[in-house]
Amino acid sequence: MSEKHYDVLFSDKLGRYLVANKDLNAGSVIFTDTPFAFGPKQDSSPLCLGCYCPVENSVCSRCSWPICSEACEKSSAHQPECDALSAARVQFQPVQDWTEASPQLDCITPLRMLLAKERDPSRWQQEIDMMETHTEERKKQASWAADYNNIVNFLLNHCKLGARFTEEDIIRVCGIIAVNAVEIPSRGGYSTHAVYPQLAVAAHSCVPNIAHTILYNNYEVQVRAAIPIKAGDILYISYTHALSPTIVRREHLRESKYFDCECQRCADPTELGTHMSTIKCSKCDNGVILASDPLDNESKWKCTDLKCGFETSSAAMRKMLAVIQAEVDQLDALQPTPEAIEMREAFLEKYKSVFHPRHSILLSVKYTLAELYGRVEGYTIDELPDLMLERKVEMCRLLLTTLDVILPGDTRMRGMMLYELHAPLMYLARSEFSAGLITQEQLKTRLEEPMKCLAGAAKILQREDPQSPEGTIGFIASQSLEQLKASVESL
Ligand SMILES: C[S@@+](CC[C@H](N)C(=O)[O-])C[C@H]1O[C@@H](n2cnc3c(N)ncnc32)[C@H](O)[C@@H]1O
Repeated sequence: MSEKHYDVLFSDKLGRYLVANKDLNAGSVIFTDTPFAFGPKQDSSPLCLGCYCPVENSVCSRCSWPICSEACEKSSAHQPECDALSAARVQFQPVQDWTEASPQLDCITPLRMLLAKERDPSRWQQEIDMMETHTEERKKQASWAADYNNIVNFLLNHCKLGARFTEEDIIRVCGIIAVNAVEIPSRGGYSTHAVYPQLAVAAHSCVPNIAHTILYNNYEVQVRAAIPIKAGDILYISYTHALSPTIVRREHLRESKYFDCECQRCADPTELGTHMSTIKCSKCDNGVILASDPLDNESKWKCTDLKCGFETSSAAMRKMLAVIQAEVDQLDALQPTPEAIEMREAFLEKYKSVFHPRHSILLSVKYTLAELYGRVEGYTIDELPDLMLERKVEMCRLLLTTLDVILPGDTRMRGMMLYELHAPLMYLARSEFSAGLITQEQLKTRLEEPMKCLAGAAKILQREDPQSPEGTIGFIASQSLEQLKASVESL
C-alpha cells in the first residue's frame, strides 16, 4: 500500500477531518479515491442509468428504467438495481417531458449504496458506516416528507426490499449521500454525484487548500494540494460555490451540510479584502455597506461612514440578493449569442451603482463574459476591437486577483481564466505592433505574458479528464503555447 500523506483526526467542531502528515508541494497528488457508489442527483431529469446521458422514451428491456443502449443495459453500474427493480416489477412511469426534473430517479443512488453495502459489508464498515448523516436536522427540513415518500417508502413498499433493508438503513444511506456526496461534473448536461470514502472526510473552508479532479472512465478522484501545504495543516475542500457572497454560501452550507461556516473568509466583513459581499451606500458617497458581524445571521448591515449612519437588516440584504440572483439565473439560461453578451453588459451597467465591482454577483457575470468575449459570433477574438480586448483582459485580471485570495493555487477556475487572458493579450500586442506603436523587441517582451498564461492553463487543465471541457482546453492551451513559442522564435 502506498504511503499516506494525511492522518484522520477528530474534533467536536469538525467531526473527522484530514490533516497533512508531511509538507506537500502545490499540485502534488495527496490521494486518489474510488466511489463507494455513484448515480443521479435528486430531482434529476430522466437520464441513462448506464452512461448518464439524456434519454427520451428509451428504457431497459428488462427493468423498464431509463437506459440509452444495449451496452448501458449490461453495464456493471446498472446491473444490481436492474435485478432489484425487475424482481419487484416496479417500472419507471413514462413522463410527458423527458427534459423536466422527475423525482423517480431519486431512489437510484440510495439503492446503489444499499446494494453496495450488501455486496461489500466490510468496506461499508471500514469506510462508510461512520459518516455523518445529520438525520435529526434533515427530518426537520421541508423536503423530508417528499424524500421519505420518494425514497424510503418507495424502496420498502414498492420495491419490496423490506426483507433486505430496514427503514433506518435507508434513512441513514440518504443522510450519508446528502452530507457526503460530491458532484461529478456533468457529461452532456447532466450531473451526477458520488460518495468517496476518503474525500468525504475532508472539512470545508471557503478558502480551500486542496482541489480535486474526477476522471470520466472510472470516476477515480485525484486530490491535489492547490497550494504548498505544511505538515499539520488541515486539508480543506470547498463544499460550496466560490463566487457566492458570504450570506449565500453560509445559507447553502447550513441547509445542505448542516453547519455554520466560521472560516476566515466568512468571518471577515470584507471577505479578506475582496469585497465580494460589499454593497455601495446609496445614501452617501463615502462609505460602503458591510455586515457588522457576518457570522451572525441576523447581523445589521451598516455604512462604514459613521456620519452617514445608514443601516439595513440581513433579511433585506438576503431578499435583494435573491431578486438580483434570479436575473443572473435568467442570463445564465441564455444561449451564447451576441445578445447574451449585450444583456450581461447591460446588467453590469444597471448594478454598478449597487455593488462593489468585485461583488460576487458582478464577478460571476464577469466570469461568463470573460469566456464569451472571443467565442461568440460577431464577437470572435479576431473581430474584437482593442477596446473589447482590453475589457476581456480587465475582467480576467479582476477574476484572477480575486482567485488569488479565495481560491489560491492551481484550480480549474484559475486555469480557465489564464487561458481566457492569453488571447486578448496576444491580440493587443500584435495590433500595437502592426500599428507601429511597439518595436519587434517590445512585441517579444509583450508576448511573454500570454506564454506564461498558456503554460499555467496547460499545467492546471491537463490534469482534468481529456474528454472534459476543461481537459480539452488544457490540451489546446499546450498546443497554442508551442505555436506561440515558435512564432516568437521566428520574429
Ligand atoms: C463531508 S462531511 C466531513 C466529514 C465528517 N466530519 C465526518 O466525520 O464524517 C461534512 C460534515 O462535516 C462537518 N464539517 C465539515 N467542515 C466543517 C466546518 N468547516 N465547520 C463545521 N463543521 C464542518 C459538518 O458536520 C458537515 O456536515
